[in-house]
Amino acid sequence: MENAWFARRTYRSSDWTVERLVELKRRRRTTVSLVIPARDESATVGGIVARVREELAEDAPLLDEIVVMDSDSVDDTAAVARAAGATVHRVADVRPDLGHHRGKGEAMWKSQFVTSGDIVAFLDADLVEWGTHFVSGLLGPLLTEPRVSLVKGFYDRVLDLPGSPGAPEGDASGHAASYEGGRVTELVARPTIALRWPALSGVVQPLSGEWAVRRDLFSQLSVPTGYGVELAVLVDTHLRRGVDAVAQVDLGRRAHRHQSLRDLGAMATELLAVADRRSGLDRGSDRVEIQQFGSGEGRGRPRATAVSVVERPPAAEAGAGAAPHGGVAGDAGLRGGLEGVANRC
Ligand SMILES: O=c1ccn([C@@H]2O[C@H](COP(=O)(O)OP(=O)(O)O[C@H]3O[C@H](CO)[C@@H](O)[C@H](O)[C@H]3O)[C@@H](O)[C@H]2O)c(=O)[nH]1
Ligand SMILES: O=C(O)[C@H](O)COP(=O)(O)O
Repeated sequence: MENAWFARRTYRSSDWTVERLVELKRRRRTTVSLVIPARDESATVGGIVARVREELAEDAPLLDEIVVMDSDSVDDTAAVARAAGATVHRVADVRPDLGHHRGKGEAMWKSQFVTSGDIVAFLDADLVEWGTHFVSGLLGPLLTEPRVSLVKGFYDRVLDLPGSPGAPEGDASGHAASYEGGRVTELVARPTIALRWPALSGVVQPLSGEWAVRRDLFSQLSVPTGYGVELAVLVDTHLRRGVDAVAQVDLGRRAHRHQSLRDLGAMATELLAVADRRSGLDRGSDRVEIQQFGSGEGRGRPRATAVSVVERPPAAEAGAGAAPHGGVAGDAGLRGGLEGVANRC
């Protein structure tokens, strides 16, 4: 069945040049913050920050700040990101009065208190195949369509695990990757959307970590502290502003570091908790215990994993600091970001 939303709201990153985006941004007096949540990403975060800084802040003034949210890293993520030109905040140090939770969603939620752009764009820190159009490409619909509030990136998802099937191409060593990536997307997110919110079934990558949102919307949303953040923001945007508030942009092909199947089981649990809550099925608990089982020597041995399904209330309700151009955001946000970029020029 043809999806009318898909036809109306699907774009390609090549629909806008960076120069055109800079002009649109200037005319609309819009500011843009890039936020990169990162936990133990010292291997990749430096290269990612350096490239976006060079191409989207120095060569073209598209980003007003580049902020890395250091999410309880135990490696050199913060130092590497700072050296590459980002403003770095330790998530636990941002608004300590609000407490601290572990997780990606917590890093994104707290980023609202230390940034000030009218548009907030997110980029994962573990990318190994990507381009700066993963950021610039998200901005076109937001700068041209007033009704659009959330833009999701989509791409072919590479699964680069030993022995993965259906290889589209191999490297010189004979090692081959396939387009079978996005296992939680295919097995949990897409079926859940089809069952509960079919209006969103034209979204190609509902869990993509590359997305951009208007601050005035994001600050009104509850935000799961873990991996449920993408599904929650997508569904809540649809429920609050209608499906045409969502757009998507083709970004080509993406490869990232994969998590183990058992870790993805925890992620899947977080997504199902998000879906339950938005379907009136809240269990009233912020913790779910899943049983997973060993294999080989440990076959059948149960291992309980506690999965946190905490959600943060809308940042707009969190008091001083949530305002886009005041409090903590004004002090450590835009200005800090520009200094971070300028210091390296
Ligand atoms: O506690 C955490 C965990 C992860 N991250 C960062 O979040 C990004 C994505 O995390 P990752 O573990 O690589 O997630 P994926 O397995 O890639 O999960 C996919 O699916 C998730 C669930 O929707 C999305 O949040 C991800 O962006 C998307 O890439 C990376 O920069 C991480 O460093 C944090 O900041 N804090
Ligand atoms: O988006 C997803 O479905 C998860 O991040 C898993 O992705 P992967 O199967 O490519 O590791």
